[in-house]
Amino acid sequence: MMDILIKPTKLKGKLNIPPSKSLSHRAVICASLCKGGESIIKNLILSEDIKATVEGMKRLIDKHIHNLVIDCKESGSTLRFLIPISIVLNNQCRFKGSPRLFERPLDIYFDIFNEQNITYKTSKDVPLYVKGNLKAGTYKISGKISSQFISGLFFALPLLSGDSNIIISDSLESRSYVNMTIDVMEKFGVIIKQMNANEFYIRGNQNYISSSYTIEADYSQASFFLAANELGNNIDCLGLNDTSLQGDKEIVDIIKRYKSAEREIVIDASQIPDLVPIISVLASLKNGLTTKIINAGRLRIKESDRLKAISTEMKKIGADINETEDGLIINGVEKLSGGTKVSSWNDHRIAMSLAIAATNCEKEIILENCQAVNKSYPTFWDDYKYLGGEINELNNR
Ligand SMILES: O=C(O)C1=C[C@@H](OP(=O)(O)O)[C@@H](O)[C@H](O)C1
Ligand SMILES: C=C(OP(=O)(O)O)C(=O)O
Repeated sequence: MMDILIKPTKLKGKLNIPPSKSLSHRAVICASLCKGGESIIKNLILSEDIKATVEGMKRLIDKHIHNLVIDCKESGSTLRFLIPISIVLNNQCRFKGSPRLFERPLDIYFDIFNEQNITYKTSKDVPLYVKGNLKAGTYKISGKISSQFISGLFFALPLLSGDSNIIISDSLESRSYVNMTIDVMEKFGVIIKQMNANEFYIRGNQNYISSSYTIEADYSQASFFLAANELGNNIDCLGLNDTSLQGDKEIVDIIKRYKSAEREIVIDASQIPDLVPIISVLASLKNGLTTKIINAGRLRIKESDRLKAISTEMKKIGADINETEDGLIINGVEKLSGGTKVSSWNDHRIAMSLAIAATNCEKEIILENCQAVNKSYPTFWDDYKYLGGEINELNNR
């Protein structure tokens, strides 16, 4: 575990925004599921999460492995995408990963397993063991816990011989991630048909067809630098696709809203959960403006409880920020004090948000567990230094 001291310096320069983590997971999965032919994926981000998906898919399609164990490390996407695929391809699989990963909900799958007589066990030694056959049919599931369950079923159901329907029983949060799944699958020849806002039709017996796919730049990562610009930094973010399906593209509009907001701004986070930590930093420095972040309950079930993490750490450096049950209320202040130790809570998005906050602190901060960025953006600190950020490494614990 590594701690760093970050001096308050402004960032400036051109930056190639790294490739999208979400699209990287999807392209690796689709390419691995092709029966023949070679796929070429260009611009993959080899972060810890994507390495977990690459390793996991390699093992899943390797017919010589008998006692299949997949290590998902800290990646919710890897676990939730590979569970349904594993029972379709392999009939049984053990999953392991960080303790936090198995605190994050899997109930949607457990309900399906109970209904379909699929065996599953969870224990400390083997966090998850699954055995059985996934059946084609109608799936009624909540869209409020994580869209990753829907994406996971999308990858697996077209491989079954029967047709399936997925009906969202309430509302679908993080919808753009579902749209990204459909889009990448289509590039690999597999069609998910959207019947209406809450219903999807998945024909069985489909084949993934090898393809060439280039991962576009990641709006979730760009959001740190775009918000930084609004706080007096000057970073030229290169490579972003303005017709992207990534929901976090909304950061551009949110920043526009801040430019014209007067007293209060309300941000509904249900479709853009990953933007909340950095929006909190931006909001904290909008003096005289109150930001209410609503519908952000699912932030409590990410790599950390992000509502608690960001409010605790931003308070330490002088922000006026408070948690509600499913959101945050932030009163902008003129300056952040800094001059203290803060923690990433081992969460990449908290670490990167605090790094941007540091550019606006009066005094330096010490960030604990800065290596959390490796989950999605292994070169974050190199890029930060390249842009003029001043960092001293303190220790390796
Ligand atoms: O499918 C994906 O790639 C993701 C979906 C989102 O999760 P939820 O659907 O759980 O909100 C998002 O927060 C996560 O970082 C990546
Ligand atoms: C929540 C995230 O990822 P995952 O759910 O894949 O762990 C994230 O990257 O912010």
